[in-house]
Amino acid sequence: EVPTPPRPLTPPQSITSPENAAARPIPLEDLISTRGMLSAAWSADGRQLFFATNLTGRYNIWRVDAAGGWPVQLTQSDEAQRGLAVSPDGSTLYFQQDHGGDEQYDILAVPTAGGAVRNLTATPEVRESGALIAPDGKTIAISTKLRSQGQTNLALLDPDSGKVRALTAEADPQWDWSPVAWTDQGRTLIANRSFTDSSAGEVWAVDIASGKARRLLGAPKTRIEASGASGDGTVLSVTSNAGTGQDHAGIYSIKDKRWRWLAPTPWSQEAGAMAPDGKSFVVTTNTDGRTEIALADVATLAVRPVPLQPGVNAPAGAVPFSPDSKRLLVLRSGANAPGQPTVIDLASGGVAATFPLAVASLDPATLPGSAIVTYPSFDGTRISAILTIPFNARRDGHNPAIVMPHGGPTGQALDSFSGVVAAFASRGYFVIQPNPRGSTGYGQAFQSANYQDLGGGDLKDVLAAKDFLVSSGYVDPARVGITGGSYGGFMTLMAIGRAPDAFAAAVQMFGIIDWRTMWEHEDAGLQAYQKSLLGDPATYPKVYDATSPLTWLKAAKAPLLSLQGDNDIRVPRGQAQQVTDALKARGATAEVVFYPGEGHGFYKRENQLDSLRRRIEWFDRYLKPKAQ
Ligand SMILES: CSCC[C@H](NC=O)C(=O)N[C@@H](Cc1ccccc1)C(=O)O
Repeated sequence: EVPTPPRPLTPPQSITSPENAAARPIPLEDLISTRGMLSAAWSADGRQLFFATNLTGRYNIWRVDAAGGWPVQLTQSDEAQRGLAVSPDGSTLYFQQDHGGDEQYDILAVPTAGGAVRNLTATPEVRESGALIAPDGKTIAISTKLRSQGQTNLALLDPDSGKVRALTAEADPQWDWSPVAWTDQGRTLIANRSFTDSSAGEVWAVDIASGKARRLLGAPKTRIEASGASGDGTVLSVTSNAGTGQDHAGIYSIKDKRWRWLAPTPWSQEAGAMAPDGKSFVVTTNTDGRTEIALADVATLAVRPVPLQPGVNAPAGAVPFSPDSKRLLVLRSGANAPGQPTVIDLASGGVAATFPLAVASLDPATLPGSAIVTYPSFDGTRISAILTIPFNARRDGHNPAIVMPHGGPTGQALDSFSGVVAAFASRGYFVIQPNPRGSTGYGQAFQSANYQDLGGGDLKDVLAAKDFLVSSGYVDPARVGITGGSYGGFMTLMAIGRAPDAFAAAVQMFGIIDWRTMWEHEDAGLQAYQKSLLGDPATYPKVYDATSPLTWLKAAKAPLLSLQGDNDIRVPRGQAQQVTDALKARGATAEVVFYPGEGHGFYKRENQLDSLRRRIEWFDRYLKPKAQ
């Protein structure tokens, strides 16, 4: 049994479908027209907010009065825009943008008052991201990654000339640098150096004049990550899994080399940004897939919760504090509450403004709710899952269900709003999103428990999710489908190959069929990540065979739909073609749809709608009884 935070098992019979006379299938158009948000930033005077949101069906940048009001569009592009940062004088907004989802980001600039967009980098072979502007506004710290290399480095970008000066020269493709905070009036840059699978990390201080980097914090196989610094550079807000294997938040004083930790919790606790006045920092606690925000006082470490409805509440943007440190921008969401940027007045804890992104028909009263459930897996390990329960279901063992494994594998299903889940659950499907071994949020031992065993123990944890659903008395074991994206697509493929009788239909989105062809064609950064999960292909050929769905697919029976972006650099399009060809050659039912101008995930509204419609039609066809 792999140790995880203590929590009770959920009796499957305790699951209950509520009655609701107003329940109805939520129109897919309403779900897809409900906007998302990729990034946010405060204006320099704290009077306005900038959001990267898809009001038009494209993720562009909008400016809105921070007290509320009608937004004004600042940029117009077919490409998704994110990573917003405002210059200290308030005149310029910097952001990042790629080309059709290829993740080769450039840094661009637009006047905050409106005007022409300038591409500062325009480098197809280099990814520039994570702009962090120096206090004088004359330099921008960025992360840079060559297309041909796995590692990410630190660099300085001159916003006027577009010239880039390298700050680090990382030699190991499994390590990535990212800027965290400017200190000492811009003389020092605090930066993180993180291992690709987030199992280890160090904090460094880089002297800008000399380029010399000094390691402040680090220990073997330990994750230590800074998230903010006081302006004078004396204290850092830090997250570490040192000692406990579980992330916990604290303060590190650089001068006296002294740690101070917040009260321990069995759950993952993460330090966030420090307020501009240096007096407090954000702390997010992730309790079994639900997140709460609190403010921690730097002097006393007293923690004050930010009062929000339970669900997934997260600080929004790299700097969620208003410049006067008096307000906090958060993104609040829950299974039946679509994501909503909300400004919190920190003195009163009250809501100062909200910015509804959802179509009004998405009424929490008629959106299916969720429960966090915990069940035992094959070896007794406790596995948690987000279960979304349709209204008005009868406990007669006839209902359809969908198992939805998440991506990563170092990721976690959270109890936030998902248009895809709401679409299925409002159409009568029980939807379960398990957090199998390998997921984040349950401690390092659990996160590492699928090393060189991808699609082994973690797949058994996913199969146990189906057993849990069936034991509730609601679900027909012959009417269960499986669908997921990326590593969730990999799990989908592994499931239909290794457990051919478990699922009656499958939809995999940009999933992995063969770790060897992945190695040959994926981006070098993802190659480094793959190595952290499986080791090197030349050294571990048997591991590569055993963990590739291609090895198991001969047994697959479930009809399979594959959906794939043309420009995906993580899971290249060849994977979807390979699985479809392999199944078709055996006479099995397999279809594939490719989306041009999309990468690892679908960002254009028409593709989001098309892919959701196809997923629903596929499962309705194979899992729901034919009309008589
Ligand atoms: C190097 S960043 C981490 C990779 C990221 N995982 C997030 O938790 C990711 O993109 N994973 C893919 C699947 C994948 C795994 C290994 C190699 C290539 C792709 C995903 O699930 O999104």
